[in-house]
Amino acid sequence: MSKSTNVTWHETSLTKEHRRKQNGHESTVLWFTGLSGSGKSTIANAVAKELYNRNIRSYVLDGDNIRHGLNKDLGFSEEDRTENIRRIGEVSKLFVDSGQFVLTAFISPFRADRQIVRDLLEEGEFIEVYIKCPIEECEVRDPKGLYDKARKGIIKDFTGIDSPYEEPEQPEIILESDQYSIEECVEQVIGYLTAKKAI
Ligand SMILES: Nc1ncnc2c1ncn2[C@@H]1O[C@H](COP(=O)(O)OS(=O)(=O)O)[C@@H](OP(=O)(O)O)[C@H]1O
Ligand SMILES: Nc1ncnc2c1ncn2[C@@H]1O[C@H](COP(=O)(O)OP(=O)(O)O)[C@@H](O)[C@H]1O
Repeated sequence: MSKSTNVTWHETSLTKEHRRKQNGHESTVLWFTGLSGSGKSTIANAVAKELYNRNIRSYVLDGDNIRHGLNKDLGFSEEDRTENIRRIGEVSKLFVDSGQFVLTAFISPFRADRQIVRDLLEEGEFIEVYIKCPIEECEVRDPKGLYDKARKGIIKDFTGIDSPYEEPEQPEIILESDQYSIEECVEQVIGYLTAKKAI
């Protein structure tokens, strides 16, 4: 039984629609997923900057601000990754409710975990952005030196080496970060949001 069985949901008089109207734009999750080094953080932050320049409210959640705080009790076992994504999904839903775009940059390697987040949200509110980049290219980039450590066995359960990554089957957006520049990837995301009349 859930520990919150006796907790009552508090209805608020101000709704998501009020907040969206005040902001003058929609609110959705842009869920970036991909291997370490594929470019999730770089592209998510570049998209957020472009949104800011257009006076659109957004916030980036990534490992640095979540795994050092809210999720600092979690490691990289399958169970912990699932809990990591579950909590980030719940936080993302709050951001959508607040009328803002939220850009999440987590490996989120398991399809089922990403589906749980999609199911938490309403139709159209979960935009899965797959940063598709061959592991060979991620290994060359190795911005944090982690692939090198994983190959040497210093880090265990590293995604793509000795822990799986399940590719999205029908992501809303695919960004091939080994084929297109950061700017071109940003344009692709902004183009999608514009076409959907979200901005
Ligand atoms: N074992 C292992 N596997 C994968 N990644 C590892 C691991 N250990 C540490 N790191 C660093 O943690 C970042 C991934 O954290 P995430 O919260 O995105 O992972 S997950 O979604 O829960 O799988 C990841 O950051 P990114 O490079 O930004 O993806 C790594 O820097
Ligand atoms: N087209 C591109 N898109 C994103 N990152 C790129 C691209 N080309 C090169 N890079 C580089 O690849 C690295 C990606 O690192 P990062 O954004 O931290 O990835 P992740 O968050 O997926 O681990 C950065 O050093 C970035 O400058």
